[in-house]
Amino acid sequence: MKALIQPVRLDDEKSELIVLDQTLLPGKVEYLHLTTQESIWEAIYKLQVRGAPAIGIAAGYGVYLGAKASAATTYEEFVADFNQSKDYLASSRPTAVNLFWALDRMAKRLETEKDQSVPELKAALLQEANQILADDETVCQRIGEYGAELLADGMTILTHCNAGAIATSGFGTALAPVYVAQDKGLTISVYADETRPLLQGARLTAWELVESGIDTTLICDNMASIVMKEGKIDAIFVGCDRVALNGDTANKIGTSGVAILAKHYGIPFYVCAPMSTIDIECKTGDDIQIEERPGAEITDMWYETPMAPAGVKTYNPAFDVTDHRLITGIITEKGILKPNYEESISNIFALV
Ligand SMILES: CSC[C@H]1O[C@H](OP(=O)(O)O)[C@H](O)[C@@H]1O
Repeated sequence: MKALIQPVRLDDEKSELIVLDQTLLPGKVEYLHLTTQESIWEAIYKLQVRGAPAIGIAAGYGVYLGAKASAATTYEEFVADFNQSKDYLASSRPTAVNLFWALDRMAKRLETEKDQSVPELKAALLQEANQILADDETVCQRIGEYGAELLADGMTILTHCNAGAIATSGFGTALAPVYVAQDKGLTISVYADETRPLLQGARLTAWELVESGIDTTLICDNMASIVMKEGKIDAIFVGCDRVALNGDTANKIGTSGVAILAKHYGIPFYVCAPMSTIDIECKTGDDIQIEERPGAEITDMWYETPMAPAGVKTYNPAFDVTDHRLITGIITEKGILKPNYEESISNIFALV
């Protein structure tokens, strides 16, 4: 399966993190060349780079670039500089666990290199950041292969937000099964929820799928019920930002509503989850912090004239939590997990 596009990569020679600016899609395919911690932080916060795995990859390279600039001459001084960059990048967005997973993975690598010189420490961090990217490519392909086992020629799926190539290393999670099925010669159609307020479904998923030649129908989020009721949807595939040990899953706002509708209409609902997005420290979804974003994303974007009266209050949670009892299966790189999720998730982590 070929990568549609690589949303995050490093130019180590120029000490630049090169990021596909997803806020400009689908109209413009442009890249940011980020050299400072501030610009990397901002790119994550503004969703110029977004999607749990892509955020993790960006964080790995971001903290490497921060450490690369260190003038430290001792391990202790270097670690202090590393931790300053790590803590700063960790403050960009709270929900996607991949951000913290990647930063912690980089810190753990540093701990194993205590006897190395500072140049060797920098080389080790670069290697680890590259490995985070490479691992995600393998993981997404495996999720695609397992997920494709659930698809048959002529099936139609619905998805919410964007958990595609540009949200990951280039292969996607929720869209990976569609890409694998396409490579196998199957015809799969997709209904994409536009996903207000930031329209990742309209701007990103529809763009990816149309670019890939997949039959795609864009709908408003409030149309998900009628397409399910009319029998148009055979299965639902979504991504995730943090999966708790019991299988409760945080994903883009609106996902839990789709899952409730799916249950009502008897449609299978799958979460595509790299193990890097499963947080076994979170016992249930109640332990997951939900990012709240500015109300202007609801009122001021996408419309020439104000779509709401000045002074109106807003509430803009960027994610919600889908109860594990609504999830038919969790598709991971180790296979398709079925309930009891606390048991099946514990098993795959014990296998690692
Ligand atoms: C494989 S991407 C996972 C997840 O991330 C997205 O959130 P955001 O666009 O805010 O970064 C969305 O919830 C995707 O499903």
